[in-house]
Amino acid sequence: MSSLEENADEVGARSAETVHGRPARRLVCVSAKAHLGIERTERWIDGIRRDVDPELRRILTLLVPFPLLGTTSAKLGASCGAQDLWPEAGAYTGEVPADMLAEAGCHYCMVGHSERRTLFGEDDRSTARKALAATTAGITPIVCIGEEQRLNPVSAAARAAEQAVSTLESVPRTSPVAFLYEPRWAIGAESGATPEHVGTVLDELRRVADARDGATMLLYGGAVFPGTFRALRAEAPIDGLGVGRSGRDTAVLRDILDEVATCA
Ligand SMILES: O=C[C@H](O)COP(=O)(O)O
Repeated sequence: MSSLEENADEVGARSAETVHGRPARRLVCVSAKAHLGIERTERWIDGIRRDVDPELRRILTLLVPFPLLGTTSAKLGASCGAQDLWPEAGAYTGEVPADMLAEAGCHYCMVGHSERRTLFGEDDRSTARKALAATTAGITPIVCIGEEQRLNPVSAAARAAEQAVSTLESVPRTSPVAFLYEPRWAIGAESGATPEHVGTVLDELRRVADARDGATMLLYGGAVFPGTFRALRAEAPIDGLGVGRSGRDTAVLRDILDEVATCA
């Protein structure tokens, strides 16, 4: 049995659930944001195929802009996702509804990213609505939560739990959900939240998640580099990572994936 399968079993045993027909397991999502055009995305995916073995790619999902979903899904041979959605189909010029993403082969969709909240006026309410739309379409929402300004760990945990509860009030209790705890102050920073801080927040989120029947994955994002997962895993009930800058260097991404897949 590979270490990846052992990890899958371990996480699966805890949640006793499956996501997209496979045991709930470790997950690393890399958001390309709006950094890469079509050609650069293709080169990036070629680099991932070259540098990251297929077994490790099983825990990877790339979150790409809408026009790149088809290319990513066809070329990567792994799950892919979107960075946002619109909750319903209809007269919503410029938006892309959840059902259409599902048709396009999307497995995951990020909702409520800090940049959506800051730049586009989204909040916990619109995020919960989008999470519900994703689950209704059979897409696992990656729900971004976390404090805006630096807080002490206990206050940060209370804020994250409040956001998680507001999402879970909308989402059916059996649907798989991933929470990406990504404090705004850590995004793009030189260093992220400490293991003790993340441990306090994720322990609280795990308590919220334990009241559900569906698989609930807990991820951390914000200044993620090689070494981050191992350090966090020692202190927090963490299942994976949300990665920004580091994911665009395929050798660094391979090291992160290897660490997440093999760390007990
Ligand atoms: O979605 C990804 C994040 O916003 C974190 O980016 P970062 O790892 O470059 O800080």
